[in-house]
Amino acid sequence: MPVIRTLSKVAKQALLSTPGCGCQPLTVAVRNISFSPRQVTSDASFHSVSFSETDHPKVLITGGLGQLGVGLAKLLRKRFGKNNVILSDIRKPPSNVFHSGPFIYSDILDYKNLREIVVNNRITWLVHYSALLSAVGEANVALARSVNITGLHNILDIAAEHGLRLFVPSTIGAFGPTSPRNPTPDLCVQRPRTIYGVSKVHAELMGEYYHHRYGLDFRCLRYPGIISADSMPGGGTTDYAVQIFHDAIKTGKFECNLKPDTRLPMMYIDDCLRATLEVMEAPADTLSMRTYNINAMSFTPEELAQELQKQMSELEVTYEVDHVRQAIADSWPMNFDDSNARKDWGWKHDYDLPELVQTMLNYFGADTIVKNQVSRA
Ligand SMILES: NC(=O)c1ccc[n+]([C@@H]2O[C@H](COP(=O)([O-])OP(=O)(O)OC[C@H]3O[C@@H](n4cnc5c(N)ncnc54)[C@H](O)[C@@H]3O)[C@@H](O)[C@H]2O)c1
Ligand SMILES: C[C@@H](O)[C@H](N)C(=O)O
Repeated sequence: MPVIRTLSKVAKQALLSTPGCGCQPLTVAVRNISFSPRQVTSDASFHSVSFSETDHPKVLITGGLGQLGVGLAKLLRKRFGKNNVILSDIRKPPSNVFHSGPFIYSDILDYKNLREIVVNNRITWLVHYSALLSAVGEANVALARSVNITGLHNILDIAAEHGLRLFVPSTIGAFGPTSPRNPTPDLCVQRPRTIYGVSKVHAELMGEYYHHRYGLDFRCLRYPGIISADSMPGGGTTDYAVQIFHDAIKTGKFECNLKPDTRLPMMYIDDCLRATLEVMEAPADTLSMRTYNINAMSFTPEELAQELQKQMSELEVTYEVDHVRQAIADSWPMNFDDSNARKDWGWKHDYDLPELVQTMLNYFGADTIVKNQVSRA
């Protein structure tokens, strides 16, 4: 681990060269050969040297063209101004996204390019969304390891060096078959069996370590499966809960790749994005932890189908189980205990299952649904 080796060497040098014995916490420019120790307060509420609470943050979102990034950029731009939120990815943005605000190419595996973006744009908040999700990760472990672990190291170093407030999402996938599953608390055994889960536990622990060791303002939420209407999921185990809406509306049929009684925690995207903004804005002294579970609802494919069938009585759902996804789902939490988030920074979800289904159907347009049902009849 060259990064860790460099860190410990630089930290040792810094401790030795600090007058008065190293009783003050230090932050160091972790990648630089020359280093610049900074004094930070011992409550670890450290954030950017260039960001004052009265300014708007200057935000960079990595992996921003996935299911969540575009929606988050929209929310943050509403709050902080269009030009204060830069979306980035390695893919070409669709023209509506390209014209909706700043977009930049950024491969998180390219450390120098990342640093250049942060410096040139005076970034103060970094939202790190790039990742390979659970099912895609199992299909390409080497790439998942590289993006989810090596990429994270770049992000952590850049954030520590430039005093950024850093958000990294974790997931229900950070738990495994030996974790308590119903409900799963914040602190318990975490032995996931996917490269995705392993990389997310690694991210949680590294972020918390950098927070305690270097004062990095690291914030992390474990998201449940996220359901959205205007963006498609990127290859996860919970994707069925989005796909069912598209297939129901287009064809009136849905083939589910999980068993009917597979219970997983889920959340509507608006709740997820709002939680992200809320935890990023929470005063540091309200955060008793740096990694929180958040939750909204928990349901099975059968329960979701029944809720949809209340409005689309002709919807036919069949089951063709994908064994890789089923094994993953069977090792994940069934219910998520998010009481610490509710207590510490006032987390509260708005959408339960009925509101979720109604909102998704409204998005696709009640007219289309009725027309499709009639034309199939
Ligand atoms: N969507 C969910 O249900 C969910 C649930 C829990 C946690 N999360 C987490 O939230 C984050 C965002 O999730 P999402 O659903 O939008 O993911 P997604 O798979 O839809 O998007 C990920 C994005 O990362 C980009 N990417 C891949 N390699 C990259 C690289 N080398 N450099 C830069 N970008 C790269 C991809 O192009 C893609 O646009 C992820 O970290 C994910 O683990 C998502
Ligand atoms: C749960 C989450 O991390 C993602 N939707 C996945 O299924 O992989």
